[in-house]
Amino acid sequence: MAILVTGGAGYIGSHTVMYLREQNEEVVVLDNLTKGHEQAVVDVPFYKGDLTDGKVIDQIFEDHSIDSVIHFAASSLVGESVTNPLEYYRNNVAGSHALVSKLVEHGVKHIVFSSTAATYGNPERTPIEESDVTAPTNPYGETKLAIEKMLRWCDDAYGLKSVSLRYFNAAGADPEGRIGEDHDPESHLIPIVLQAALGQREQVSIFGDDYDTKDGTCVRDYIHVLDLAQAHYLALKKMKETNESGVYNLGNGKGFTVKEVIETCRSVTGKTIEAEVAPRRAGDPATLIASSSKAINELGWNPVYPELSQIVAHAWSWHQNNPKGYGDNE
Ligand SMILES: NC(=O)c1ccc[n+]([C@@H]2O[C@H](COP(=O)([O-])OP(=O)(O)OC[C@H]3O[C@@H](n4cnc5c(N)ncnc54)[C@H](O)[C@@H]3O)[C@@H](O)[C@H]2O)c1
Ligand SMILES: O=c1ccn([C@@H]2O[C@H](COP(=O)(O)OP(=O)(O)O[C@H]3O[C@H](CO)[C@@H](O)[C@H](O)[C@H]3O)[C@@H](O)[C@H]2O)c(=O)[nH]1
Repeated sequence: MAILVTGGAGYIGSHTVMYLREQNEEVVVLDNLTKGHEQAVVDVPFYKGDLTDGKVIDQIFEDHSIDSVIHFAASSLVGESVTNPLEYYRNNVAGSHALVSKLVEHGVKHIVFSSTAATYGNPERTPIEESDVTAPTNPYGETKLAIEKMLRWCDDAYGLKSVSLRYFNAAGADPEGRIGEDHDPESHLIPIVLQAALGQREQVSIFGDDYDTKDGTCVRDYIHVLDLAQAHYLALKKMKETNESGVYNLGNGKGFTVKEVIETCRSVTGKTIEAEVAPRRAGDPATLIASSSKAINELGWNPVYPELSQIVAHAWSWHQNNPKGYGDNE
């Protein structure tokens, strides 16, 4: 039986596919390549297509015995979602609706869904637990929460079991350097700071230094992309064993300010990195830090690379060796 991975040519998807292959799982990837890279999909059948393309999805089910799905494909940028909410409702909500309709039609019973810390909004307390209030401060988080809720109703109605994994900030790269993060344009903090270290940018803009945090800049919980991959594998396995749906946070439980991240990048790379304070970015909560006790206790999740310096070092190695990302190989 095979796992269908949507968005498997993207950053987190490609690392998860690689991890699943290392566990000897059979995997098939569906990705429309709006953001992903075909070179990131190694050693598995790849279908170029959209979540809404029922014909491609039917073809995948004809060609392979799919019994479960990991659904990464989405638009996922906080700032962009504030300026273009309709695109987020189209691609995330309508796209997931189309996909899940097809999965129900084909009798799939298990799906793991990429949710996000952005479902919480400005949390009432940290570390955040799964039962805490969800009140997104941006359309991106709203669309992810809507999909989580849709999946819960699909469990009741069709017996489609789902696990929503609310990741905090994914970062790092395959320690062996085979794949890494390549977004164009890049908007995530760590790769941007590393591009500055490579001399590809003159400086880093710090989006706001007047938040209620220890140095005024936003606090995030950075989690290694391969530790996320491990969690998907464990979540799927557990769901198949217990036939129960669930929601889990995935983070390291430690928060770093934007300034601390830049400082860590300076120390890992040994480079001078210029930074300048800029206005706040719309939609950003001040602080997001996970409690991942539930994933650790119930899934047996055991992050292998919890240190920020290690996460940055793996990302740095990828960016140094692939300064143009996958563009080097195109
Ligand atoms: N990066 C993070 O820190 C983070 C944190 C929390 C949650 N997430 C979620 O994890 C998932 C993966 O994030 P990522 O950082 O790897 O993003 P990414 O953009 O690198 O990957 C998403 C992939 O999905 C594909 N895609 C998008 N829309 C599609 C569609 N309609 N049909 C087919 N393919 C489509 C893109 O081409 C891309 O390859 C997303 O759902 C995102 O919301 C990411
Ligand atoms: O040039 C930059 C880029 C980012 N930031 C700040 O750095 C922090 C992290 O930003 P970024 O790396 O863009 O991640 P987030 O906006 O926190 O969102 C990521 O993490 C979320 C979970 O917390 C996911 O849901 C999203 O998909 C993913 O993009 C934020 O405070 C940003 O304002 C800057 O100050 N300057």
